[in-house]
Amino acid sequence: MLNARVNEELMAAAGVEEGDVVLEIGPGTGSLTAALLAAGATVVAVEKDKHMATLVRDRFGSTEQLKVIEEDITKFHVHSHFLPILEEKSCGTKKYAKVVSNLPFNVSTEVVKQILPMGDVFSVMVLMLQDEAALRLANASIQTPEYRPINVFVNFYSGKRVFL
Ligand SMILES: C[S@@+](CC[C@H](N)C(=O)[O-])C[C@H]1O[C@@H](n2cnc3c(N)ncnc32)[C@H](O)[C@@H]1O
Repeated sequence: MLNARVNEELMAAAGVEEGDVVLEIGPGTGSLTAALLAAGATVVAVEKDKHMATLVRDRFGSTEQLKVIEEDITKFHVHSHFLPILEEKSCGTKKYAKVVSNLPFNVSTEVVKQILPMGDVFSVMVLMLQDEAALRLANASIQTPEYRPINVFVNFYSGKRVFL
């Protein structure tokens, strides 16, 4: 479970504010979800595990501010879920959603590949990753032996920042 300070740091990095629409991947017991809801965001939480999804639904009860979707994020059709919500919230001007997540380690590269190109839906993506994964994805440069196609991809699609 994340502590409150880390949740606040994730939300501050994403500039989460009232009225935002946020994709949270793997809410677990819902500690980050609680902080996002308290900040006034509408949260779409995608949770693969049936029991954790039920736990989060039970924890927050029925509220328009939270939609828990029991699905594997790597199979989740982001556009069909987010575009209607964003349209509803946009009031005539284009609105973008944000991704804020303490990401399950095993899907980090896949999620980056899946979501980074969605600049039509998301304006910012803040992911908590293990140090090793964060540095591998964001800090490898063309001068280092660790430089891989995923780094070209990340450099192309983002202005990345690593907070340690
Ligand atoms: C790192 S924890 C998240 C902890 C949570 N943010 C918290 O503060 O307590 C991982 C969560 O991601 C979920 N998860 C793992 N793989 C997933 C996937 N492919 N799609 C969606 N959720 C996934 C797990 O079931 C678990 O609840």
